[in-house]
Amino acid sequence: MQVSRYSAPEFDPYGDQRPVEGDGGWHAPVASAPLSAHLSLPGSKSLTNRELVLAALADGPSVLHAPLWSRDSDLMVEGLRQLGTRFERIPGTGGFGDDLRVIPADELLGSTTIDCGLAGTVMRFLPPVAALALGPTTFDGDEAAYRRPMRGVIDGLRGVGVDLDDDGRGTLPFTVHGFGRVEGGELAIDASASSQFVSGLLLSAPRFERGLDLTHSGERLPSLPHIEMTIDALARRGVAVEQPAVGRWRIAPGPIAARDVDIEPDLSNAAPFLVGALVAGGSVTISGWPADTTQVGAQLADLLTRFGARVDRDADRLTVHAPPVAESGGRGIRGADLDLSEAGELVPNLVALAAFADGPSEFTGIGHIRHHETDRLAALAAELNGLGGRVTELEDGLRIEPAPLHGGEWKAYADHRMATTGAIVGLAVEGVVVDDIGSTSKTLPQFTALWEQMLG
Ligand SMILES: O=C(O)C1=C[C@@H](OP(=O)(O)O)[C@@H](O)[C@H](O)C1
Ligand SMILES: C=C(OP(=O)(O)O)C(=O)O
Repeated sequence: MQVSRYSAPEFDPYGDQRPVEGDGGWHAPVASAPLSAHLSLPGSKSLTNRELVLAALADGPSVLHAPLWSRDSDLMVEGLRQLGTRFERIPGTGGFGDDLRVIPADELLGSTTIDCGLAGTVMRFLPPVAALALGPTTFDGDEAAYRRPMRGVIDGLRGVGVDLDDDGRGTLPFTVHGFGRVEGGELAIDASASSQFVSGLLLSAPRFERGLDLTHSGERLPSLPHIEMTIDALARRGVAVEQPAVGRWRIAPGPIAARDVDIEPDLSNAAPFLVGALVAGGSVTISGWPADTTQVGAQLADLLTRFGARVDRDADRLTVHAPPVAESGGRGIRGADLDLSEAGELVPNLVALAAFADGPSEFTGIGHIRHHETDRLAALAAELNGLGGRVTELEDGLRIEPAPLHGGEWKAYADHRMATTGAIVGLAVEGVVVDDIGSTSKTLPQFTALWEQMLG
């Protein structure tokens, strides 16, 4: 059995909500009645980890209200702390742990090794920060992290004058030799494997001596909303990002403003619960849904409609209702053909939904999710087909044909979204056992507690 490596460095924000792990795996509960759940969710991983980096590079202290406390955010805090950033926990208002005051270092210092775990945001956002520090910083991570592409970061930093040691494979581990300054200037990188290459460079770019004029040289650029999120977070701290052409971003050197910021709930982590409403029947309401956001999870409102859901908004609540039961007695979920290149992180949970539709679905534009926590296209096909499903891998996507499913082991591959996908399947199929539900601590340590709350 594969169990994700995790020990919180100095915090224990989870209390008794730590996810259940054990040799026997987690027996996914079956929904015995239609759902009628109201839930609140912890903060967004993508917003928390951007704001942590920007706060650490800012011109004064910032407070993050209702940040995410999870493995990925702990790793980001710990990495920034090792470079000299100071953190103070202050009593929280969000219901999921403390708020956090971030006090930038007078001078960033390297001579350390940073553990990136399996966090894409840590491995792609922190090397440019380490380049601004004085002294060498080695970046390492989980075994699975060695398979995640880092070429855009390695070549990108070299291209703006940073000295870096690596073994030529274009992955972790590697060492950034920081000299306390980065020249910056014009740079072209291929970000078709991950938008995080672009986001990571943009976040530190205002501190580069010549700023940054960055061009994406590859054919495709995935996860555009995440780049928009980076640009928006910079703008709110007084940094203008010019976009003179598609795939080109320009940032002038200058200060990053200190700022107190409210972190929105993680809308991508709303996906398993909202999809759960369609699979189990009934409805699920998420409160704290922002009216205006850069989070890609906001697309769930439209995406789930494509599968037949009815979606209501009432003030800050979003409710997803299952479609009416079909004449055949089926769930009434429709199949959908979707280009999900913008929303790769939603794919695993949507594949579970498509498996219960009354017709086939095809998801395309998602070749890059082979480089997420695991090869998600291969993992989704293997796990669903292992339970009797009919999923075919395409070069850049998946075709999902509904088929009767049976129980069995569901492997998470240390991937939080594979784990939650197994939980969704288990809502409707007796005997699904997720081998590593603890992997949900990557972004949602409260997953099992919230899942039980959803089931009433
Ligand atoms: O910048 C971010 O916060 C993220 C960007 C996306 O990465 P990719 O562009 O590698 O898909 C997304 O899938 C990931 O979950 C979070
Ligand atoms: C791809 C994901 O994570 P990461 O930030 O590690 O890339 C994800 O959360 O789906």
